[in-house]
Amino acid sequence: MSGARHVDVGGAAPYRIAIGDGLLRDGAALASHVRGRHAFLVSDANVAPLYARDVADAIQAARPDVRCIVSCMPAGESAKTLDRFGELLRELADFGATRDACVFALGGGVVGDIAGFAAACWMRGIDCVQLPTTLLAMVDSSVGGKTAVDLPQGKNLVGAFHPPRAVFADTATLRTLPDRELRAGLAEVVKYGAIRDDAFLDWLDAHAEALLARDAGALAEAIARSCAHKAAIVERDPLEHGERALLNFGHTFAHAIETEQGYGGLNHGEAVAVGMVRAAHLSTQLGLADAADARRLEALLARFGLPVEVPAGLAPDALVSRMRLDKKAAAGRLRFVVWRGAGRAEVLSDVPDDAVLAVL
Ligand SMILES: NC(=O)c1ccc[n+]([C@@H]2O[C@H](COP(=O)([O-])OP(=O)(O)OC[C@H]3O[C@@H](n4cnc5c(N)ncnc54)[C@H](O)[C@@H]3O)[C@@H](O)[C@H]2O)c1
Ligand SMILES: O=C(O)C(=O)C[C@@H](O)[C@H](O)[C@H](O)COP(=O)(O)O
Ligand SMILES: [Zn+2]
Repeated sequence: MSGARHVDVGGAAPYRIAIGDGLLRDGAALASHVRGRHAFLVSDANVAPLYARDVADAIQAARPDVRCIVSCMPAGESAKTLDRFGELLRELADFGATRDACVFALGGGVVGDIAGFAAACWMRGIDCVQLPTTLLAMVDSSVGGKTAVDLPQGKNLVGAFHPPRAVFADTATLRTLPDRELRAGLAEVVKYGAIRDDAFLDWLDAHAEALLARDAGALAEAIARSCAHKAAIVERDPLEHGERALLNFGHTFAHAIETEQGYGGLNHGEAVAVGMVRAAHLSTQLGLADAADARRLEALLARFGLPVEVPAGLAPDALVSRMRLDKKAAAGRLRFVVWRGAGRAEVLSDVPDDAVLAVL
């Protein structure tokens, strides 16, 4: 447990992101965020058998006065539902969790989003500590306080902003992460380069093999740089009144695809890869950026083994209909995150449907 790196997220409710190997073994550090006597550890069917008992025991050993229980939910996007959210609230009630209870979200973005939402709602808001175990959760979902569940009609339609008290990204957990999920996380890493850091895209290209081979140094660097980008944005615009929308690059397309596939097709990172390439082509189509920029992004994502085409069988007009419930839409009009080339993203209103259909 040596050489942990830290990224601080400022703003009205500041917190620290710790990134390092073995952080989940530090029961005292985890337990220091429990103000009361209840620690509610949420995990999923893949992650819990690997890590939950050890984490709960570490918290318990550091704080014998705290009761720590483990709640294990089914794995995957299809479990990020209102029903499962209700189940978590009922478990909190049975546990007798008081307002000073702390929810620990141990898993990927699905666990982070739903456990964070339960923490946001239980007794109108209790503490939440994010313990991300996927690359995607380490670089994105554990940071910034967006929590949510999906509806059949659309992704993340019910949720709240509820920043965590702390984030512990234990990079040792990435050793058990399936390859497909590692690649999915790389899509959101690429996103930071695409929206605000051209040089980061070059770095990712140069370190692609090391990242895919799970080189510890390369992964820690990618996580720290990604978290620094996200922190810089969310501390200035925590509630997405402005620049935070840039973090949605590719997501209008991605969410439409995920919803249309019933949350059982592409995973979120894969859909974001497809979506970012569509957003880049849309920018070219609208005369905002060179086609070469889109080709460069596409090549990098393909190098990471990510899909770049809309899956066969999804009708373009059905996807555009799904986009009507995108949370960036306003006054009945869609808004897209487009770019003027690598590192220069912006939000654009009034994009004609024809232009969107053309890139689908
Ligand atoms: N709140 C935000 O700001 C934000 C940002 C990005 C994504 N998200 C959300 O995050 C979700 C996607 O998160 P994800 O990609 O982490 O998916 P996920 O949570 O479904 O995890 C992916 C898979 O990996 C398994 N897994 C997790 N950690 C593991 C480990 N260390 N070893 C072995 N298996 C492991 C999980 O059980 C699951 O099967 C989506 O719902 C997306 O909407 C939210
Ligand atoms: O933190 C943000 O802001 C993001 O947009 C990060 C996205 O990667 C993430 O997928 C987020 O959950 C999307 O939010 P939504 O508001 O479009 O549902
Ligand atoms: Zn995302």
